[in-house]
Amino acid sequence: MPSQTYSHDVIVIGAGASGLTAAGGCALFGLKVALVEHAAFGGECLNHGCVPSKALIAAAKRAHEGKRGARFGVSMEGAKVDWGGVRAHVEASIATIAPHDDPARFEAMGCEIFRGTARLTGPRTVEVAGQTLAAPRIVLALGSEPAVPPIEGLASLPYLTNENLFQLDRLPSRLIVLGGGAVGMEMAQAFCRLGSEVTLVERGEILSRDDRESAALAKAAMEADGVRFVSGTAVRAMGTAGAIALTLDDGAVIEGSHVLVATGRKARGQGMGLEELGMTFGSNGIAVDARRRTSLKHIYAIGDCRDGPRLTHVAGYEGSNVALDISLGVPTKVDWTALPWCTYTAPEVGQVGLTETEARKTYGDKVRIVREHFSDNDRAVTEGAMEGQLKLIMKGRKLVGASVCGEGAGDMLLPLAQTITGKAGTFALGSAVIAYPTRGEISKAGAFAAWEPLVFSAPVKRIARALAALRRRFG
Ligand SMILES: Cc1cc2nc3c(=O)[nH]c(=O)nc-3n(C[C@H](O)[C@H](O)[C@H](O)COP(=O)(O)OP(=O)(O)OC[C@H]3O[C@@H](n4cnc5c(N)ncnc54)[C@H](O)[C@@H]3O)c2cc1C
Ligand SMILES: NC(=O)c1ccc[n+]([C@@H]2O[C@H](COP(=O)([O-])OP(=O)(O)OC[C@H]3O[C@@H](n4cnc5c(N)ncnc54)[C@H](O)[C@@H]3O)[C@@H](O)[C@H]2O)c1
Repeated sequence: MPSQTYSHDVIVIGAGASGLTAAGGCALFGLKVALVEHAAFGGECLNHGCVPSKALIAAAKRAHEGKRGARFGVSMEGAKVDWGGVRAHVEASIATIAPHDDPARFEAMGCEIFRGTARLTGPRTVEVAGQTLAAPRIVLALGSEPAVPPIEGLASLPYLTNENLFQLDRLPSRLIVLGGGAVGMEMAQAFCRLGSEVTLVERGEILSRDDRESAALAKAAMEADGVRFVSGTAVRAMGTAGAIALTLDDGAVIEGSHVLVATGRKARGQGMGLEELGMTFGSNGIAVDARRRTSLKHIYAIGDCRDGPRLTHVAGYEGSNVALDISLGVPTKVDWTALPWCTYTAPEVGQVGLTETEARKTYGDKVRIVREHFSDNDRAVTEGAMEGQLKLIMKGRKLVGASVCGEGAGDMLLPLAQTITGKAGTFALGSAVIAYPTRGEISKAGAFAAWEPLVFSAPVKRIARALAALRRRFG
């Protein structure tokens, strides 16, 4: 296509975490960017995902404290949950963060915004609201939607997903949560703490991508809160609004007033002209290479719509990678060596790099595990939050992964990620001077434990004894 027929340098479709980062980055580098969105700016994370769910979890934490009775000499007697107030907090959190993702901010950066549903009409042309845009590079940042399993009768029931959960007009009295991934676990505990009777149904393992010891600790804490866990696959749903019965594959029947379907995500990208262009799809999303290029190399796919990890920080990382790739021609590949994620249950379940199981598959007997317990950390003791552990997964003294379960686990991941990538070493982490009392000391102690046998080894002791002997003799 001759250059004068291009309306833009790049067209970005989707204004969620991935698309906003890609579009903003390209615009800041001076490219002429078209940004297309047919719903609310901010996408899933801001409107139906991370932000409302974390706001709900914060309200649930307060409710839980209230219910626990007197602790540390302080009683919160008479604490009450007002669902209207909880929703107001959720909405205020979204509204406070929304300016960050506001169309005006991206216009100010230099993006031209188009409202409507985009469709590819050719390898370099996009149609939106009756207009045809053309660019030599296109970025698909389309996101994903709830994957609803084929459960007989479910479609005729008013079931919940993350897309309508945060608009409920009252707290569900008996909530069935289908799926024990991050969404199911976080929401099951939050609603239980807010006062719903909650049953979580999982067909396989809860938090299946996480360390088994961490997942077991989180499950035990949730059971202590009152969440009931049931193993099985839902096969049939019956009832009406407010009275729902799910039948599992073993015949068990679970009853509730509401059902939340949290059984994973389905990547978007169907029916917008990609198949007609011959684009290749993976098992759940557009197939991409390490630079996030699709089978049509001038079209990139980033964030939830491509096959791969689905997290906001991953969406942002891929958005900035393709902005560099497109704007400066720097081939920027993704690197998952120190990919972190955290599930915000109480206790939180954080992971970075390899789990023990993955490390053993790669490194076999060379894997060494160091555990540090939160109960040995003074800050955790003074705050009465002693459940949890840090598990460092090492090959020799090189950190290859870390699993943390405990209060503030997510905030502990940064130095561990830097240590895995080699930007710091376990010795640097283990010998750092850090503020007391903080949970950072747990990571420091774990990293130092890797060096302890060497630091206090026989040769080093011999040096110390020789020095002591000299000192006794000569002063
Ligand atoms: C309940 C919940 C909680 C979560 N919590 C966390 C968390 O704590 N931490 C974390 O890291 N991740 C979390 N996630 C995951 C995170 O929300 C997603 O990984 C992230 O938002 C994906 O961003 P994205 O840009 O790929 O997609 P999206 O944010 O979905 O953006 C895609 C955009 O594209 C638009 N679009 C699609 N097709 C078209 C079209 N044809 N034309 C025009 N526009 C189009 C959509 O309207 C949408 O706005 C959570 C997810 C859920 C469901
Ligand atoms: N804190 C976070 O970072 C966070 C929070 C929420 C969501 N997310 C992201 O959002 C995405 C979606 O999360 P999710 O929890 O919906 O998906 P998921 O894939 O993590 O978990 C879905 C679970 O549902 C189970 N399941 C599927 N069908 C079932 C059936 N018929 N009966 C019983 N169980 C069934 C699966 O075995 C699986 O364990 C994930 O990619 C996750 O990374 C992240």
